[in-house]
Amino acid sequence: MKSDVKNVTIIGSGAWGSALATLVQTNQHHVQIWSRQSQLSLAEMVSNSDAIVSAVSIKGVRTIAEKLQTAKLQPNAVLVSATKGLEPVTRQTPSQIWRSLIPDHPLVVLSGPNLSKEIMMGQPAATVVASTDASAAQFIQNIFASRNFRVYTNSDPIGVELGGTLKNVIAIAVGACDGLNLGTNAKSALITRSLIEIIRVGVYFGAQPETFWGLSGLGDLLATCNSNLSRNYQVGYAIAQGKSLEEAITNVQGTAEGVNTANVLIEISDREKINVPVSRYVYRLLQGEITLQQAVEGLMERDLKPEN
Ligand SMILES: NC(=O)c1ccc[n+]([C@@H]2O[C@H](COP(=O)([O-])OP(=O)(O)OC[C@H]3O[C@@H](n4cnc5c(N)ncnc54)[C@H](OP(=O)(O)O)[C@@H]3O)[C@@H](O)[C@H]2O)c1
Ligand SMILES: O=P(O)(O)OC[C@H](O)CO
Repeated sequence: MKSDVKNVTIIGSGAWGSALATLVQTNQHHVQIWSRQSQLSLAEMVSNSDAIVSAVSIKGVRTIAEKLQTAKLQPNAVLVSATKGLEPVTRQTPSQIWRSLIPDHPLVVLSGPNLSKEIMMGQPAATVVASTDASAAQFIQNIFASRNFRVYTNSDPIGVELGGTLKNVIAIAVGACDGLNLGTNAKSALITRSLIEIIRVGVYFGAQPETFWGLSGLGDLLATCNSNLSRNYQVGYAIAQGKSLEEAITNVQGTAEGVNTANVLIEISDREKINVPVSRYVYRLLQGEITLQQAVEGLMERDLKPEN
């Protein structure tokens, strides 16, 4: 084995965990995937890992982090969070959960416009690895970067994480907009105005506004709102086709985090008085409080105001 070969454990054998494992393998690192079906315990699997990448959906993050809390890790092992979601009840982001449970290891957030099916097909893509520990971010950059996967570092992990998380709610709105054939002007307005509300929430969490203009913000918003590979977009599109939320979720392959994120986001924005009109209409639609037609009318008929 070459001396620069790293041992990487990916936690989660879903679509994203599998794609990330393929990227690590491309660079000839030693990679293993842990899932809840694995024979080895998580503690056994991570004992020799230089990097531990969590790619589970938000509902699994705390359980996994608690398992790792009691495991013996390599002293310099770097944790990577690749989940895009918000935890109900605590309203924490995945990196906040990791930081609170395992404070002694460097933590990197990996997020960007990364539809896993395209990555699995070897199509070019870019992503961001963000940490307050620059050397940890560079370490993870080198593990993942390859000819088809360009990796940028960033020092605003919460901003990078929230760009990926909050765009899922907007992708539901845009999927519905496309499902209703409302046109390119409507879609463009929806995406652009949504970015403003994502930034408002980001600033509340302590993120830097400019982070949202980058790959993990605008970049991921554009990818997710323009692709029917996105599960969140598919949910919105299906609702516009007359499907119930339950039917829409059942027909999607894998996790559409935006449904849960909308609930948590509205709790936060109610409490903190953050104006998030598009996300609020998505929430009300998913709750069955309004029809899609009422959501469109409601968004268009709000009080007139300056753009900024
Ligand atoms: N797919 C993408 O294109 C993509 C890209 C970037 C980010 N993401 C994000 O990555 C996360 C996973 O997405 P995915 O596409 O891989 O979803 P997925 O295909 O539906 O897989 C779900 C993953 O979450 C894990 N999981 C679910 N419930 C769990 C629980 N209660 N305890 C522990 N683990 C649990 C599963 O673990 P097991 O393997 O043990 O079953 C599986 O690895 C999401 O936050 C998503 O937003 C996805
Ligand atoms: O399939 P989605 O909607 O979860 O989106 C996947 C990724 O987050 C796109 O970057």
